[in-house]
Amino acid sequence: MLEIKSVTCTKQERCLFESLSFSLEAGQIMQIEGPNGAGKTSLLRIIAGFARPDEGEIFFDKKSIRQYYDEFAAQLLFIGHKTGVNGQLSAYENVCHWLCVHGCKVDKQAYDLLADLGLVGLEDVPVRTLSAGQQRRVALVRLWLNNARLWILDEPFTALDKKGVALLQAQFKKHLEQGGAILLTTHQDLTTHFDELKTLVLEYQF
Ligand SMILES: Nc1ncnc2c1ncn2[C@@H]1O[C@H](COP(=O)(O)OP(=O)(O)OP(=O)(O)O)[C@@H](O)[C@H]1O
Repeated sequence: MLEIKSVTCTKQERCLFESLSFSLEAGQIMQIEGPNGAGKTSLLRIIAGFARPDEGEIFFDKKSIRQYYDEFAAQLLFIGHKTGVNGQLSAYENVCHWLCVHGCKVDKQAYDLLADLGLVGLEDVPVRTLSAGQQRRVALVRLWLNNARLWILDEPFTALDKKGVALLQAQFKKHLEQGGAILLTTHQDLTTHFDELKTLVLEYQF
């Protein structure tokens, strides 16, 4: 599904990674690990097509994402540190917005989804007034709405409690079983939950 070919990235005259190559197939999950500043977010942003590598190229379904970006973007769900949630709007309004973006009908589904994510009673208050973990849960609703094949997630477990982590892991499994792929950064140990977990460790290059 995804192929990273000889990708190099330099920031502030420091080479973060050089000639990096790997691939990810349908049903696979890959965890990118490494110390703060190693370049994990930079790599995810390059793979998502938000930044250009200094060298190398990314392919999705064997097509260069640079040449076929719209096709790639239609199959990509990216959730970064900045989660894309509008804090002024309520959780319900945010979900309605995403449903509209995905061309879905807005009905009771939005409340059901928020209930599934443990946000009962908090649907109609501005998201900025929720706790960090609750805000993260609102952001992650997109994983329940979207049928993009590739999920790129930058530290999706941040601020989640144990129940939230379990909920998210269950959703990951469902996505993988349905032929999706996941690329993520996390400091969470996922080895016991995903038998086929692929890992990539980025070292801090001085
Ligand atoms: N837009 C930018 N301009 C200049 N330098 C940048 C930019 N983005 C990132 N960097 C630098 O690149 C390096 C890697 O940053 P990056 O955010 O990719 O690391 P990370 O591994 O995700 O770190 P963390 O675990 O702290 O999130 C850092 O030293 C950072 O200062």
